[in-house]
Amino acid sequence: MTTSSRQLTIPDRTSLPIVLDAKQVSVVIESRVILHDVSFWIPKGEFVCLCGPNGAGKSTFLKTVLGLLKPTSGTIEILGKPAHEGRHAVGYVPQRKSFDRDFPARAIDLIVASMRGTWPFRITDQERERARKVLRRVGGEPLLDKPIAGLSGGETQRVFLARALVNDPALLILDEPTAGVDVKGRGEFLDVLAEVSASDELAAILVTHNLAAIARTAERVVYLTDGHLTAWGLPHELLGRRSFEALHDGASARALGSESAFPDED
Ligand SMILES: Nc1ncnc2c1ncn2[C@@H]1O[C@H](COP(=O)(O)OP(=O)(O)OP(=O)(O)O)[C@@H](O)[C@H]1O
Repeated sequence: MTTSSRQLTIPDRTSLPIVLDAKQVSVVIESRVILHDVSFWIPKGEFVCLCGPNGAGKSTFLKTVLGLLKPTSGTIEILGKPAHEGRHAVGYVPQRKSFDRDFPARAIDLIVASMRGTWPFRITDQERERARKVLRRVGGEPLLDKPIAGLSGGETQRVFLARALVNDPALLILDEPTAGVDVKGRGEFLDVLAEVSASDELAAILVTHNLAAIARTAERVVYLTDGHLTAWGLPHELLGRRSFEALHDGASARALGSESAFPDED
């Protein structure tokens, strides 16, 4: 472990392979600087919560990791390759609101489409088994043949998580996956994310404002303010040890319902 200039604990670069390496990433859109010189890295197996007020640049950063947006300066590498070449190593869970819930597909169709890279008109027994296995991993096996249109928010996000995991990514990206999901579904989805976080293989970036999500999943927190990285350290260093410990072993319903973990947010 090493410490940053603000005495927060950042990960060692030498003991584990680096899955995501962002070096001085700046993004300028229409002459406006959206990200300023953002640098941090994620070693294998580490679960990072990316936090910050609305408009801080979190989604913009995710877009650069997904190769959808090119940094104006700086670089993003995934397993040592430029982001657009490392895309196959990334699984992505979008915000629930970004998905058309009337889309006429079953859970299995979405998962097999992700496996193949094309829409499946016929599904083999082998593909069905692989889809079932990944849904089981996220506690969603009974959803296999259900139409997406009829699923609850929490169920939909399980299917999307299964879809993101099916190709065994090295890096999982989740953009506010529990926003718009009811308190029960949110709690259940956090149980699954806490298991993902416990994996030593999978690195992850979870964008969230939710205190319970941070307390239960984060091994490290990166905080952006107005496009600048303003803090990067262990969860208790950013949240305060007492509130972190109070939440860690059993997030209260109030915390699950809370949208913001930090005092400067809504
Ligand atoms: N394509 C774009 N054109 C112009 N401005 C943009 C574009 N994309 C993002 N921005 C601006 O960049 C800033 C950062 O946006 P971004 O969506 O990355 O923030 P965020 O931290 O994800 O916010 P939120 O928590 O509200 O989702 C905002 O002020 C936004 O209006």
